[in-house]
Amino acid sequence: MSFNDASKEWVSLDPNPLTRKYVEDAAPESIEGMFSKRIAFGTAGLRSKMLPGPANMNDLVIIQTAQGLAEYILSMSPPSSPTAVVGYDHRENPTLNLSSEGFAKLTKAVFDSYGISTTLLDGFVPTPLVPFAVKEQKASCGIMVTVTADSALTKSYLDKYFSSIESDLVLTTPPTPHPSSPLTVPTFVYTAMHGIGHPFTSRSFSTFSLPPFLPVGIQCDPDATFPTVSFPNPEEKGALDEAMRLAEAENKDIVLANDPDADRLAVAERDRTTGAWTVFKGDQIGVLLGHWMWESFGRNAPAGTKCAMLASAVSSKMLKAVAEKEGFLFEETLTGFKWIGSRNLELQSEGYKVLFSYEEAIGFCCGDMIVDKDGVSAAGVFAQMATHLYVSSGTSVSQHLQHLYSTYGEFVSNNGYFFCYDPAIVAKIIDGIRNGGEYFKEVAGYEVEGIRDLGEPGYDSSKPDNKPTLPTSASSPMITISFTNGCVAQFRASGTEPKFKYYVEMAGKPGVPRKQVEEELNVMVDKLLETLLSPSENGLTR
Ligand SMILES: O=P(O)(O)OC[C@H]1O[C@@H](O)[C@H](O)[C@@H](O)[C@@H]1O
Repeated sequence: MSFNDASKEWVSLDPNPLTRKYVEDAAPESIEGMFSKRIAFGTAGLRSKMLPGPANMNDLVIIQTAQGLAEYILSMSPPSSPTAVVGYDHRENPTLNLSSEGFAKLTKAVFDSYGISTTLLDGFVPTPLVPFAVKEQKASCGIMVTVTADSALTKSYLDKYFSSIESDLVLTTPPTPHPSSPLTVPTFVYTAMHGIGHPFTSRSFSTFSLPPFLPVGIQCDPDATFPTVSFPNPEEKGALDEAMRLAEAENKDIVLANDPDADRLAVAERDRTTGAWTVFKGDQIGVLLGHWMWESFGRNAPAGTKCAMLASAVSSKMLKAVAEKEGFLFEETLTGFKWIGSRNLELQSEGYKVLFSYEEAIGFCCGDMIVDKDGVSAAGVFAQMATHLYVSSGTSVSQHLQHLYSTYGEFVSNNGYFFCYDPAIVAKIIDGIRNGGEYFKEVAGYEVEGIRDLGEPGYDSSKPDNKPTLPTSASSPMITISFTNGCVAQFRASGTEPKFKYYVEMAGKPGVPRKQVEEELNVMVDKLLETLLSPSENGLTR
């Protein structure tokens, strides 16, 4: 369909007078991009700007999506019983009268018209409350439109959610003070990053019987303009600055940060002697929490308990090394909790106790009370772990991490991304790495041990039939190259943003100091990126 026809059809269907007028008044060349493609379900849902057109988030896209989803649910569920839960956060574009709340209400209206009985959680809620309510209600589906909950319904789910955290994740025995422990109880600063996390993570702390944290006041309340951060993602450089400044001024040990819808968690720790900060990477938080869940709930589980942990394929393989040494099942899945959560449910139905799952993009799921990432419970578990480490072992979290490295291996990762706005360039790079199906035997002088290509038709040199076990996809391919020196390099386009991502990890050899592994890896990453991605030729920008 031509742009003209597409935009006319859009205007005839769009119920929102402001987005209709936007399209009618705009110069065609300024809005053509909004009609160039249809928004698709990526790694973690539908994600785009709140603007008109099928490529963006707006009332018409929400109505159409809800219709499609409703038809799918009806095709899957017995006709008499389908139910759904819908939650929303504080984001909005007031100029166009578009908001998370409005999208949530439209979704409910569409579902109701299909006879799907839909619970709309009142008030801003953290994303993890939606999967929790889905499980409680045995609903067919949950939808979160991604912040203070005060209505009686929402309140009852919150009460049950925090009781589940208490029964599943809170250790009842307090830490036993180390005889010569130099460290006292750690203290915390918390930021909600202008999102909805504050009341919930505060309650998580009290559920774990922890003393209250010090909140970053200016970032505590929901504010859809995110005034004090350049990008409201705790992984981005500078996002924790405000919290770290407060911790320094008030002499606190650890910064905890939720992302705005509180399903993810970032952590930084300040050395009590030097004042130097360690900002933990997602993989480091993952292995710390995974190991803690094993020590707290796995190691002494009743005889016969089959324990398991999961991580996305692009996450560190250190948790796998922990699993191999400690004797529990570890499996990897594709990126995103849609994959991790589904595998979690399958493992539960096979009789496994899934103690922990995570993805390097700071998404953590402690226990199996929900099968989705949860920054609220993860913040409580992390703070409880830190308290036990400081008090019982006399070690900081950073020191404990060094101990884990010396026990399970010096895993060093170097992950990053380039902005890449043209899908044709992504396809060209992936084709180049594939080398016409004649995969490289060496890259930039490093000998290749094996290749896994999760594009179509799929290839895995480590399998006798060369068929990968993870699902393949033509539209979101991922290539993994394992090198004989212990390095694993993975390449894929982001499923949420215009980025080409790389994830490179080196499993250090015994006796080789961590610093040396880091230096060798940095050199290798530069060479691999230059050879396989040709950044300047392909116009890739950092
Ligand atoms: O690598 P992608 O596809 O951009 O996704 C990265 C992550 O993006 C985060 O924003 C999502 O919450 C995660 O679930 C997701 O894995």
